[in-house]
Amino acid sequence: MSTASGASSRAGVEVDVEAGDASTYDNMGKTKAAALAAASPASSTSGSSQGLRILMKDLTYTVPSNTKKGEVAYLLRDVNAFLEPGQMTALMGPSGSGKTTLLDLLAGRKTVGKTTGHLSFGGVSPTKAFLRRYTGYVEQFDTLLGDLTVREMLTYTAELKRPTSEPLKDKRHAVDVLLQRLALAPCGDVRIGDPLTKGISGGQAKRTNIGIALISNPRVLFLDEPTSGLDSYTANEVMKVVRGLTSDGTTIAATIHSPTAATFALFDRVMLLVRGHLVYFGPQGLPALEFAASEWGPAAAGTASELLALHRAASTAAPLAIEAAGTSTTGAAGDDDNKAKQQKPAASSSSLAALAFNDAEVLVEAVTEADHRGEAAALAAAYAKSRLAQDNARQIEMYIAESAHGRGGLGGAKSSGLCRVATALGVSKCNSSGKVTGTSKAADVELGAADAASGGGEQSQPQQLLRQRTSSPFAAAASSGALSVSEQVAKELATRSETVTPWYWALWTLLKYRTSKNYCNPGWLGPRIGDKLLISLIILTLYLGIGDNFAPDNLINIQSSLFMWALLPAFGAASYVPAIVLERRLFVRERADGLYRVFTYLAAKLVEELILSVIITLIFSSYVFYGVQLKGAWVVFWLVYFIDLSVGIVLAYLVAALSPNMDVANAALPGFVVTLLFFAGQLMTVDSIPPWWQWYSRIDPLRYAWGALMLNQFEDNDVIFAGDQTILQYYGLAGEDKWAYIGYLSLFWIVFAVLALLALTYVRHQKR
Ligand SMILES: Nc1ncnc2c1ncn2[C@@H]1O[C@H](COP(=O)(O)OP(=O)(O)OP(=O)(O)O)[C@@H](O)[C@H]1O
Repeated sequence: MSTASGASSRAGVEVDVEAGDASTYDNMGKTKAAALAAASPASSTSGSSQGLRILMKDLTYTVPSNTKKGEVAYLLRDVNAFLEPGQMTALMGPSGSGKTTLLDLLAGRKTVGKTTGHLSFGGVSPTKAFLRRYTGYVEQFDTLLGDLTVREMLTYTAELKRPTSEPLKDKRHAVDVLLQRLALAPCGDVRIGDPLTKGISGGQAKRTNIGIALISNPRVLFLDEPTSGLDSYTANEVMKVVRGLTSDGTTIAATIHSPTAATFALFDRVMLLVRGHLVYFGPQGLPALEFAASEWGPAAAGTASELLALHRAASTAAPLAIEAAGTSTTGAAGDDDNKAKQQKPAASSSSLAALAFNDAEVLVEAVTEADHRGEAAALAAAYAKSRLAQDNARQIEMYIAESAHGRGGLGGAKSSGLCRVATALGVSKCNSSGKVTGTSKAADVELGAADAASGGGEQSQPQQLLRQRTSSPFAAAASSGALSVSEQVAKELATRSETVTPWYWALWTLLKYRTSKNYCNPGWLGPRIGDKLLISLIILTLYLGIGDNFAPDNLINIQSSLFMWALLPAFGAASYVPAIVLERRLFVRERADGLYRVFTYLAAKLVEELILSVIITLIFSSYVFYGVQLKGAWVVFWLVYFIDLSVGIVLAYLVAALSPNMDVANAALPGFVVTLLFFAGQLMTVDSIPPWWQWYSRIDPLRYAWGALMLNQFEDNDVIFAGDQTILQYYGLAGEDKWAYIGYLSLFWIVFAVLALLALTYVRHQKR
């Protein structure tokens, strides 16, 4: 295990504060860079990634206000920032400041609202397909499959998110590496569980979610509160794993509330938001505090100034602290602040105070207090006027110009796109004709950018520090990045396919991991089999042996037994609703991650249900048909039951997809089924239904299911039933064709399945 980055970087901070000039920032940069390098695991899960520069210029996001009718609420205002490949940026601010909103916007996960301004990935406006396939997003809440073990969950995701050409054993190896890195190996084979059946712990679930995002080795990684619910040691360990990805150039942005000092030290930059305003974008740590104290104005910077003074006072014992901290640099990588303190009994209380100083807390506290005083806009204005903001703005302009340059004056569209992407990535150079001529270090690009921006003149201190810190781990990766890597990126940016794997692969994977578990799960099987078993046994025993008795007083019994048989699947459809409603969060997340298409998901669900339905309908229809001694063909009796059940399943999916929650679905489905009873032709004959309701009778699937069963039973035994009418005449079925009825019934399956597909695709219950 490597060095305790938090402790050693604290020492570096103290020296810088004491010295208080530009070189101290450089020292700090070096110290921190060394700590980061030490803290970073060697590489990502497999192979090398290549990050993309994300540019935001005047990025503004509005939604219809839920407090003032008819007005819009500005959730983000004129955000100007950039996320560099190989760097980790913290999105911070008080609760409700817009951190998650910004993360969602960058990751293309906003479903409502209006966005204006510039947002590009690698110089290109990102498509949904690109964001799904090549970025990772760790949500705040857990979206896991409770029946799978941690290892299975990661392998399942690997099979859906990594190329099909990669052998399964390599995917398994990548999963093993991740399990080790995320300290999940001890619980790798533990079932994840759900709120009712305890499985892994909350912290393990959080790490599994992070593993899911990491398994595809994404170019860009977004994390929403990745450390919430974790103890400080685990939080730091997890963030070190995440930090390790920057060595491959991955671009990382994470919202984070209250990181420990050690965790905060792992970040390169901070974006501080208050009420949707950007109030600071620059290096993390002391430079941010110095900025706050000097630029936010006396009132707004009150907290920061006070705490900065406190920090300076605490730093008077800096040399002692450094000495003490130096002894800890050989400690374990996971040492948190407490451990660091325990290892320094000789340090004075003031040096301990300095070591415990948490820049992140101070910053957030300062802006929260300012926000409470109603000074959010004042902070934003102060930042906008600052040298740092102007440096940042120039840098953004320069990056945008670089992208445009890459696009201009090129011979062919392909080389144009390639050059544009390669330039924007900061890994390649283009000649005047727009051809990619070679590779350059990201650091070179950034230094060049800064020089160009300032005309080679002076820069703000935070900007200078950034030059020191510029993606050193990534620079190595970038310098070795061949042209082919950029070609690959250009291809990815142009992708139109929203999934990595083809539909048949995804279908097979869903069946392999999910269906195999469901088929062994009594909680899943019970509701699907139990009601049909019970009612089929009741029909069997209640109508035992009456099916071949065509005496007038028995005909009513036969037709009602057939009606109940046709009705059973419609009521039983309720058991298929939870499969869609309760899984919605997981489905939305997996879709947003580009794991499969809606069609594939629905197809997998249907295959899973239909295989089981074939088996149970064969069994139940056999003993009912022969036990009741019905007439006609058994195969028709079974086929009608099977198709009827299948219609019930897709109807349940449609209702579930349209319902925002279980309560609505539970009310809607039985309500709809009851309306079908009235118009099926059994409670009231079809001829008696008033003309204004005839249309509904024609689109009632029950009418065709029961009609086909009646025709099968009576077409060769159409005996007198009422007056001089035969039973088929009485019910308006004389002369009808049972196969046509089976065909109509099948049409309902097709219509409901298509409507369910459309509803799953376009009806959004999760608005964000
Ligand atoms: N329709 C709306 N009208 C007005 N305000 C809204 C609307 N939708 C969201 N908001 C506000 O936008 C803000 C942004 O929320 P967001 O979840 O991005 O904040 P956050 O910084 O991530 O908070 P937390 O740290 O608590 O997760 C919140 O203050 C929320 O109340």
